[in-house]
Amino acid sequence: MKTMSTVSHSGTGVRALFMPNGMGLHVFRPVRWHMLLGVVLACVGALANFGLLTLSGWLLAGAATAGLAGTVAAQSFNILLPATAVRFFATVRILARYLERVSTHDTALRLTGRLRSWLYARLAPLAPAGLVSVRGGDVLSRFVSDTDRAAAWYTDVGVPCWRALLCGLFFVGVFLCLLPLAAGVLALGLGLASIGVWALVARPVYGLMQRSVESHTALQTELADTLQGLGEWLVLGTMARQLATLGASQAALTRAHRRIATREGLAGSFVTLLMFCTALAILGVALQAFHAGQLTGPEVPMLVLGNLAAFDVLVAVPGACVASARTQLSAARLVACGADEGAKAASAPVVPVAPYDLEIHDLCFSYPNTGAYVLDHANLMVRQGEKLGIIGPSGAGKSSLISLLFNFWPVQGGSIVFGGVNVSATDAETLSSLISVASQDFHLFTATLRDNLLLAAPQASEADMNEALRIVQLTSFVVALPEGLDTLVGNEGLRLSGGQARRLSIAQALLRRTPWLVLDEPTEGLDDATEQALMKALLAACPRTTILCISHRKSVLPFMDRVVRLEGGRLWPEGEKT
Ligand SMILES: Nc1ncnc2c1ncn2[C@@H]1O[C@H](COP(=O)(O)OP(=O)(O)OP(=O)(O)O)[C@@H](O)[C@H]1O
Repeated sequence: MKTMSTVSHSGTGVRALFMPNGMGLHVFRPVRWHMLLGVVLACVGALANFGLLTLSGWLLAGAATAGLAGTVAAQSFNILLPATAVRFFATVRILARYLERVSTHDTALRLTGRLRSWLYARLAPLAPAGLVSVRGGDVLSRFVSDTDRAAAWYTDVGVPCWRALLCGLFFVGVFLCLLPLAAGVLALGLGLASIGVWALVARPVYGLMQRSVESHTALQTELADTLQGLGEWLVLGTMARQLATLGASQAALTRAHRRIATREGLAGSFVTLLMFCTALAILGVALQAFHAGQLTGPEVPMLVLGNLAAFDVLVAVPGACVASARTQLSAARLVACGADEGAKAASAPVVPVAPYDLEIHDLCFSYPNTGAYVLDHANLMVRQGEKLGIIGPSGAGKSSLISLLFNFWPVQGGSIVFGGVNVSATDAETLSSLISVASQDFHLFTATLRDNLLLAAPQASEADMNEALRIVQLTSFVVALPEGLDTLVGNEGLRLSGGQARRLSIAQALLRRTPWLVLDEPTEGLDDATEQALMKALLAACPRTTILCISHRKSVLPFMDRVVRLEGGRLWPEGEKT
């Protein structure tokens, strides 16, 4: 059985700065040209900045030198061309930076969308067996935060690192043309800064980030649990303890963030320090070259300012290293949600055919890691159109039997054949188009009565909905509501009584008009008169539908053609001894 596994330590490396570990390239391939455009724009912005600073330095120094040399020299100094070039670079820098922001954020949003679809495709086949041991908050955290962080790899890691590498090489090349020694100093400065950033941030931050992501997930999970069970925490008087747990997760998260920020700040300061040291060294070698006649006066400030522009592309790298660690961890958490898409795609579901008879043969089943068999060589035959009651003590396995009908869990022995097809050869989607279930743990969405009904059967007309409500004895209740079907049911149906909510879930199942209808405790919480009226109306409305009715209430059973009892892992005709 596939499950959502925990994350293994994937480590970090230089490669991680240029592509996220473990994520299938197919996630990124469709947006590769958008990604490339962002990198190109980022490089254009950095080059324009370099051009602007170097040319400004040259222009100012050139104009000053010409001014000092006298009127003739000042008049012969051509200021128009370099001034136009300065304006050109300034405009290009503004435009490139603006377009880079728009383009990279657009690409990041596209990536987030693709990652969420990709994750959903991996998570959906896991439900419910593979997700049973996973807390809802953890799934939410992977779905929202981890996809966001993994997509931010492009804007926060990929673009700055590629820009630093490509532009860094280009700047050294330009310096090489002007003064090889200055190029050596610049290359040394950039190299030392990169190594320093690597040592100060890239390596140590991974462990800190791991703690931060764990604390963040713990906080999100605790928060989801707190909100879901708010009523219970209050009633049980354990709210203070729960709040203390939340506080501890928040404190751990803050601690981890503070340490990461300290490292990042330290690396940023180191880059700035090296930038000034390299600037001084370049000034020294440039002045020497000037005295030796290898450089003109205006070229000296040009090199110094060029050094500042060159280091500008490194300033974002400490942040990129932090983001890289964050991204790698999130990518690993996403990859850990591992359903085998290939295996699913390879075997297309077989579709059951009419008559939709059910044959359960020697079925053996136990939940993973429990050891105890819920079903032990159980047998059952149900013909299409039959009305079958299933009774049995609490915990006997009645609801489990319904889950197995949908192939939600792997069985240890025997078979379930529906419509001539072993359910393991088909999938839950195909089966649910033939079988509607009104289960005990149904979920009503925070929407109107109408929305909840249409969710089950989008094609249902107003008349269909009214008919379904009539069968489940909810007409008078809905008619009395000022907003009728457009009344909000509240969070998880809280504005409905337990019996009303259960009947609404039966109405949903009825609207789907499937050949099979499975009702798990359909009349629980109803008074006798309503129960009888509902069962009568239901049978009258569904003469040809197969109905499987699980119930503890004896009053429901006379409506069934026959009744079986689930006990000791087997199904017995009612009346026989186990
Ligand atoms: N996800 C699960 N993991 C492990 N054990 C489970 C799981 N779900 C149910 N069980 C166990 O399987 C057994 C059968 O549970 P099931 O819900 O099918 O019983 P039931 O007959 O429907 O009970 P009830 O009438 O109270 O609804 C129980 O002992 C239950 O504790």
